[in-house]
Amino acid sequence: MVEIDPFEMAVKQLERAAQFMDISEEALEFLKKPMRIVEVSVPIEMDDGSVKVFTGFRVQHNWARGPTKGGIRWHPAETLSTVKALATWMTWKVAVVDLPYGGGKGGIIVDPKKLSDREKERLARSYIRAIYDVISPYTDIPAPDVYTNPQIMAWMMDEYEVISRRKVPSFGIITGKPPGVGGIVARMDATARGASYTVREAAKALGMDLKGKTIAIQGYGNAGYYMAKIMSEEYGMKVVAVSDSKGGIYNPDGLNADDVLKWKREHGSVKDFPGATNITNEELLELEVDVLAPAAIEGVITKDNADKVKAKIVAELANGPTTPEADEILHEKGVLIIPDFLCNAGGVTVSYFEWVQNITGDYWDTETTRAKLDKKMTKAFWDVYNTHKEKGINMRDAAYVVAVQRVYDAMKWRGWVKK
Ligand SMILES: NC(=O)C1=CN([C@@H]2O[C@H](COP(=O)(O)OP(=O)(O)OC[C@H]3O[C@@H](n4cnc5c(N)ncnc54)[C@H](OP(=O)(O)O)[C@@H]3O)[C@@H](O)[C@H]2O)C=CC1
Ligand SMILES: O=C(O)CCC(=O)C(=O)O
Repeated sequence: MVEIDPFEMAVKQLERAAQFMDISEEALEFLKKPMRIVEVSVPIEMDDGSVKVFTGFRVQHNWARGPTKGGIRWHPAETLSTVKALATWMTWKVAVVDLPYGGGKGGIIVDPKKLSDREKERLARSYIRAIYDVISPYTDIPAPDVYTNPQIMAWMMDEYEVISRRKVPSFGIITGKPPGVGGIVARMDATARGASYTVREAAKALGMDLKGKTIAIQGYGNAGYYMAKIMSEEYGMKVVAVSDSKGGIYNPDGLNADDVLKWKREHGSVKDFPGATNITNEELLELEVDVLAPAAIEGVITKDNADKVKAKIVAELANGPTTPEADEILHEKGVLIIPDFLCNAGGVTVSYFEWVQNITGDYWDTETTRAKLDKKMTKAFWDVYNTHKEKGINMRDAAYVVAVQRVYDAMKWRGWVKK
């Protein structure tokens, strides 16, 4: 699905945005490379008594603005290039919402659907033992991402405590934990909720009333399911299509988010949901809808299908769903893209709130957390949108200009680059 290597794509996006900024060549070269790349062997005992060794990564792209932060993915198609790209995008993500963090990401090449719960726990613990020396509540703070979840975060946090022999502030080693072991209730739907605020603001910018408008969502995991639920229940939008790795479903009269989730849990996929027509993931992207929300994997909107996208707003909940060639095509068609590292920054923003609570011991209620998230996301949206209008550049370039400038300034203050 991905047309170009993900890390090449991340570098290409940076180089392109640099044309619209006054940034030195030395700073640009610095930003094109992660500051630290760790590759580890992650051995575990399988339930049948055999030992399997998985390959894991942790990449810390840039820590000029603070400790690195970013999720851990467990995916059979994980590559070092993907993790490097995702760590780079994290640097821009935390900068665009102005969090005191740098960007990082981790991954293990594994198909978690083939592991038992006991094997998953051993894998989580073994990975923490392998990367222990490069993480801490004050240097690099992981979190969930594709195919990892609060339970896995809890095992990882527990292993960290076992090794460090400390209770405080070990909660702050990882975010996205279950509530009750230092987690924050508002993290579960934070990525989608943050995205919903950016869609709300984008609709304002376009003079569009979201009520009754249609949305198609690719991916029905954490980001996709909550996006369906929030946009239908809180904004009155009609969710006409959703999908997962096995395929998608379409119903022009709208789908109920919870009924689809129940069906997926019982049948292993959204496919064959009663009353809906099965469609492919490719068809979903080309539907006649007002908002399209890719919320699964990278590289799905390419030069081959961008021209067929009919949505007025593309809300990128997934990281890297649109290739640079597709970007230009969408921009020329007048589609308003809410770029990934802006659109999906709600997850890491609430992770930041969780970490602040863990290291200060001051815990807030859900309403307070959501109000703070709304403020952060709304400001970030308008910082980017206004840059897009003022400079006459597309939304992705504008998001880069805002974020890269903040990281560049921090690098200059630290004396890492002279100009
Ligand atoms: N969760 C978070 O806080 C954040 C997530 N993101 C990004 O959002 C995206 C989704 O993450 P998240 O929801 O957490 O992940 P989950 O693991 O919860 O869900 C992933 C979803 O994507 C589907 N999927 C996997 N491969 C494909 C494919 N080839 N085609 C279509 N669908 C596919 C999965 O299908 P199936 O159910 O069949 O396995 C699943 O429904 C990722 O790009 C992630 O990096 C970004 C910021 C924060
Ligand atoms: O919650 C976090 O710290 C990071 C989430 C993440 O990996 C992402 O935003 O892509």
